[in-house]
Amino acid sequence: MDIQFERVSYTYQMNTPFSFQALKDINLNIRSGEFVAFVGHTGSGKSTLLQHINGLLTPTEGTVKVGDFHLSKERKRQDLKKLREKVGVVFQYPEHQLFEETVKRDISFGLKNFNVSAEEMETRIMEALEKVQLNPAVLEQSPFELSGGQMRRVAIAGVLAMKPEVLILDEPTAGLDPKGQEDVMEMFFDLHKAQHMTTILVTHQMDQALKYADHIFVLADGSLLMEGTPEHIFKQTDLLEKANLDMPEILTILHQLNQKFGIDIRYKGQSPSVLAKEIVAMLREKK
Ligand SMILES: Nc1ncnc2c1ncn2[C@@H]1O[C@H](COP(=O)(O)OP(=O)(O)OP(=O)(O)O)[C@@H](O)[C@H]1O
Repeated sequence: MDIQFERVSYTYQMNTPFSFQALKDINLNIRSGEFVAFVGHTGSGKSTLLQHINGLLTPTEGTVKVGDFHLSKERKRQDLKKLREKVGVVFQYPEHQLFEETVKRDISFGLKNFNVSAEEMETRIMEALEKVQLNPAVLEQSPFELSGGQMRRVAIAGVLAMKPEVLILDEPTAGLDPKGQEDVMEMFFDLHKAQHMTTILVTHQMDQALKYADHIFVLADGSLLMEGTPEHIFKQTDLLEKANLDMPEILTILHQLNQKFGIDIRYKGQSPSVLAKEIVAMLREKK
């Protein structure tokens, strides 16, 4: 399913003294099967934008097209169940949404809203468990007996069990240690490769965007500041500055990359575009 935003704006609490325009005239395209990343400083509108893709929010201006679904203020009242079945969202700290007595019941919770036979349900649960690399022995355990990392995998399994065509990941590695972050990102990347699932990652970590995404969108104050391949984004350092990613931050990223991926690029006064090329080449090699 291709995704298009056509002149999309969104204002919270429209027509009240508290109204706030969180998205401003956004135009973008995400092609079916792509891995894209949204980066931007806090409050730039990333979460607001994501919530338009599964119809949690409807644009106050413009149209969001997700496959055959067209969402606009003129078409507010439509059945979004089919859309939500196709667009899975892993929210921030998804483990906070676990509440059932057993892992199995938690994974199957979302499926119960969709007409899935008991047999199909079992198959989907086992497949989802395998995708998140959890042992079937956990199925009858309470999710609250598991580690934080395992709980997150259970929550993710619940989303994958729906077999979404589009997977939205809102800061999926928040709060995990560096090893846990890498494991989770590699898991999503493998799933993306194996199933050609459109994957939309929201992250504060530019290194993740650079490593995994085919295409990066940079948001600033509700507007799309720039977009392009990782190579392209890294060359636009003047624009990156506006997105609060300036040279010191690029150097911080470099440091993180050195530490996390053993990428050894030293800053020796090379220009940002040379630096960018070196970083991207190294990341590609590792991928
Ligand atoms: N319910 C709401 N009512 C009014 N304003 C809101 C509401 N939700 C978000 N906002 C505002 O909209 C802007 C964009 O918020 P959003 O959560 O989309 O940003 P974000 O880029 O996802 O931030 P973060 O990285 O911190 O999650 C922010 O200024 C925020 O304060």
